Amino acid sequence: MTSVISPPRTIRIGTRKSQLALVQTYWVQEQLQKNFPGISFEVHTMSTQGDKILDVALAKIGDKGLFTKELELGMINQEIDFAVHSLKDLPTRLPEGLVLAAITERENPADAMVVHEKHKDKQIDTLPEGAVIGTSSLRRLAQLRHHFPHLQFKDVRGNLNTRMAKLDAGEYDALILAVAGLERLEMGSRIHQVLPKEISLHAVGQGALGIECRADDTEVISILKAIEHPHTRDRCLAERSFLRELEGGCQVPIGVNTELNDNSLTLTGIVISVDGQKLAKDTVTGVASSAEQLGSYLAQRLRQQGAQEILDEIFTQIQRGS
Ligand SMILES: NCc1[nH]cc(CCC(=O)O)c1CC(=O)O
Repeated sequence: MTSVISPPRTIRIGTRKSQLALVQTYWVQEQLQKNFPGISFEVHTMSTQGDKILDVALAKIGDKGLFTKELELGMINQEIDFAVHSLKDLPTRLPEGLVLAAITERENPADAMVVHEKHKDKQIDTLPEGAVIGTSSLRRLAQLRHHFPHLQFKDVRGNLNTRMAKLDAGEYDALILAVAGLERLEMGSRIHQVLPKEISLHAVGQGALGIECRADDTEVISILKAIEHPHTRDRCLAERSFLRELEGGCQVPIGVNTELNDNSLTLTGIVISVDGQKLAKDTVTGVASSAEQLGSYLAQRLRQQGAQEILDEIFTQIQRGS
């Protein structure tokens, strides 16, 4: 009797080299290894454009796949089998031949304020006039300017340790960062205030991981489904559909919030001008099974409230390099 046993497959995981990307990828590897002890999962690191260009404000270079393109080429060229991304860095339209196979359980998606020691008795609404807030996100900048026009804003780049060092050296009075990134890098103790959704709506997909693979790799797709978190997926699909419909990337002032109770999904979205003066904001509710329709419906409603004009103005400003 002959038995045909196919050799155990080695699955290659692609990731950026940043500390956060590695922590996230090793977590995915560990979860998969627990579920599939017979398969070996190997981590392959790659540097992306976003890791190389460190001295230009993100808003000016745009973000269309800045952190994902090299990994996507790696999948198309069969060098890696899937890639782990911070979902918020993954464009809403994927290249031909690739799919978003799974979305993992989300950390707290909110933004957080980290402060210089001298402000340890302050909150965002009690910081003194002219306090310098570090952020490289137009979304955070615009929403904070709207609520706190007396604060100043300054771009900040570099990895989390670099940013914290600049804050502690007094270059900034406070930084606004994702709760999720701080928690994952074990800097949660530095979170001074979690910003409520009334002040800052978070980025689409913030706090969740998105796993992308080749559309025709049914084996990898079914393996990845084991670590999908359906509750997070429903919320994030609504958020991504909202953003896709507005044709915005991560670096446009678009924020969201989602709540999912039983089968009822509530999605709030904002489109806001960079000066914080003009905004369109609304909330819609529907069934979770129609998450994507809900997202595009909210986008249409915001368009009726002037969202497109706000976005067009921003694209012109960015192109002019102002
Ligand atoms: N754009 C950078 C980025 N991509 C993912 C995270 C944090 C983790 C997450 O939001 O999932 C961050 C840093 C930040 O926004 O503070």
